[in-house]
Amino acid sequence: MIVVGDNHGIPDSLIGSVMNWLSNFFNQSDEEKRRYDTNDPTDRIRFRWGGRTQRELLHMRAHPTFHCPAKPAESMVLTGYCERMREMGMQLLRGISKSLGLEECYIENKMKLESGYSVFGPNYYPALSQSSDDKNQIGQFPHRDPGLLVLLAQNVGGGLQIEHQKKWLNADFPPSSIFVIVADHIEILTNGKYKSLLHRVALNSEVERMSLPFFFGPSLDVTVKPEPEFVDDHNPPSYRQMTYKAYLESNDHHLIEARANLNQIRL
Ligand SMILES: O=C(O)CCC(=O)C(=O)O
Ligand SMILES: [Fe+2]
Repeated sequence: MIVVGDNHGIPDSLIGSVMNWLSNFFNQSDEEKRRYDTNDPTDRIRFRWGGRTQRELLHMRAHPTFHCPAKPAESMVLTGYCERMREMGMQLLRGISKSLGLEECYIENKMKLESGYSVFGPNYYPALSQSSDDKNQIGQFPHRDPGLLVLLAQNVGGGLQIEHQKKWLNADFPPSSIFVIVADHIEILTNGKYKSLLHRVALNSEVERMSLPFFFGPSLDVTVKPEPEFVDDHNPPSYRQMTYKAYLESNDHHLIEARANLNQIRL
C-alpha cells in the first residue's frame, strides 16, 4: 500500500468537480438511478445498491473506451479525472517495476497498459445513524480488488480499514490525498512478492461519505501469470494463469463489476 500525499498534482478543483457531479448523481431519485441498474452483458455503466450494506455504487468503464452517464459538457470533468488517475497509476507502476530491479516499463509492457482495462467505481455510503443498533454497520465487507492498483480519493476521511498482521487498521488519510491499494494482479505477476491488500469499509459515523476508486488493470486479453523473474526451484508458481477477462468473468460476474477471485486461483 502506498499513500500519495497532496503533492499528486491533481487540482483540488478537478477532484471537487467530480465529487459535485457524483453527489448530484447519488442524490437523484431511485427511479432515475435504476436506469443504470440493468443486467445487460454489454453494460459499460452500472449502478447498484450494495446488497447487505447500505452502499450505493456506480461503475463506469474508463479505458480503453470511456463511458459515463453525464451530459457531454460534464463528462469532460470525469474523463479528465480518469486520465489523471491513469497517468498516476502508470508512474507508480514504473516505480514498482524499478523497485523489483526490473526495467521501468516492465509491468507496463507485460500488462499491455496502452489498452489496459480500467473501471472508475465511486461508492456512496450514508452516515451511520445514532441508534446503537447500527454500531456495527459496515460499508463493505473484507475484500481484495482485481487489477494492478486501485487509486482512491474520498470526500471525507474515516471509513477505510486495511488488514495488517491479522489486525484491522484505520487508513486515515485526508481528502486531499490519494490512497493507493496494491491489487490482485501485482500479487499474481510477482508470484506473491507484493501482496494484494485486504480491506473493508466501516460507515463513517458522522457524515455521508463518497469514495472514488479507480481500478487500474491489465489489458483484457493479457494472460496474467507469475513471471519467470519471480519463479525458481524454491518459489514455484503460486497462481494459475488466466486472462484478465476470464478472471473478471469468473463466477458469472460481469466485467464492469471488477470483482476479485484470488483465492480460487491459488495453487
Ligand atoms: O470506500 C473505500 O474507502 C474503499 C472502496 C473499495 O474498497 C472498493 O470500492 O473496492
Ligand atoms: Fe476495494
